[in-house]
Amino acid sequence: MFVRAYLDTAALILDQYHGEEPLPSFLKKFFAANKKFGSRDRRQISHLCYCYFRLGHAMKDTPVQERLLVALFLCSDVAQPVLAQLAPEWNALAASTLKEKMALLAERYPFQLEEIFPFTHCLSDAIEQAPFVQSFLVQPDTYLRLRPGKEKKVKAQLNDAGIDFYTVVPNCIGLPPAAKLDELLMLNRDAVVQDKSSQQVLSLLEPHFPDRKTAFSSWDCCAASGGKSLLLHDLYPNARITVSDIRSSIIVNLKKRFAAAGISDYHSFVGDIGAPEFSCNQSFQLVICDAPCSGSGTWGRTPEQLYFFTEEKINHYAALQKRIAVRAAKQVTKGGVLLYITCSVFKAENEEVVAHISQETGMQPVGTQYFKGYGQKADTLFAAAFKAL
Ligand SMILES: C[S@@+](CC[C@H](N)C(=O)[O-])C[C@H]1O[C@@H](n2cnc3c(N)ncnc32)[C@H](O)[C@@H]1O
Repeated sequence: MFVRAYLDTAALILDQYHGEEPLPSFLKKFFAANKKFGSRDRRQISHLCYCYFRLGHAMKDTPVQERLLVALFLCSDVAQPVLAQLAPEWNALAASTLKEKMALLAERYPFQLEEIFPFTHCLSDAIEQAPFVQSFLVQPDTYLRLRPGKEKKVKAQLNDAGIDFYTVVPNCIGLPPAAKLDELLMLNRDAVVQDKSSQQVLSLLEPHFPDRKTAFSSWDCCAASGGKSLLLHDLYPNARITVSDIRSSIIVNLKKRFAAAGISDYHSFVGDIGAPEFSCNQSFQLVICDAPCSGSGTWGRTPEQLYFFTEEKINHYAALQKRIAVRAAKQVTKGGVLLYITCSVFKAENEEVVAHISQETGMQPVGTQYFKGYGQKADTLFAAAFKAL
């Protein structure tokens, strides 16, 4: 297929896609309905679409095909077939620094990198603006958490399959994003796909639960498919786990995942923690509240969300988070811990929710931390631990 056709097809997709569903599922449906594209074509066209969204809110008025080429140039560090044919002078500079590339573009496209992310005034003071904004131009890596006792086995399987990886810490490895892992590994049983920042987030529990063998009760009240509780189980095998979520479908996924992981002794229920009528007659030594959020710390993986995001959504999430977190805090036993988590970089979803929790419950934060993944091909998460006195 000619590269011009790649550009035309990407432009067609971008014309039809308005962000209502995740980009991967839209692309899947598009290619299922348009069978003429081979796997190489699909890869190239999808890559172009992703690059387009990585440019965020910059150059939004530029014609789509021109914007696609600029985006591809800025997001590439090696030569690209599309650039080779359509912009050879840029292709020759694919490995140049971002500064050099921007200098080259300046005459024809006088935009600033800050325009990629127009919400910097909402960022937490802890986030360094320039590196954070520039991180959108780089696709994050995939990370695996190797489950206890499975480290050697998984690394050997990857080596045997010729898949390159690097070790972050002994039980965390990073891989290029395209690696096909589900066909190779026993996912969830031996290794869990989990971002490296997400793998660190329960470290705030260490001062409160110093003995890994301690038995304590925990409730993951926004569990989704259970990533945090799976991690909790591996760190604290004697934790008595309860999980819940507002969506019954995701609890079905959680059950399958826990079964694959060999976890059978847990309780689960479906519940809307934000509803006034929510009631729970149990209390827990640990409540994990991994709240619904903008996801702005993970938009490097889903740049279409950056592109379609509007600022008023921050207030919507902050209000929801305050309601859920205050309700969740009520279920913590005296001396127990509430761990509030988001994958957001916005002050209103993090520091301001922490202040609200303190004000409404009297609980004080005993540890807060950003787990910064920007500039390291990973996500950024926020966590705050509160102790119930
Ligand atoms: C950030 S995700 C949780 C991710 C999960 N802890 C993990 O590690 O994979 C937030 C979850 O909160 C759930 N949620 C949203 N509103 C809720 C509510 N009112 N009550 C309970 N769960 C809610 C969503 O369905 C979503 O699965």
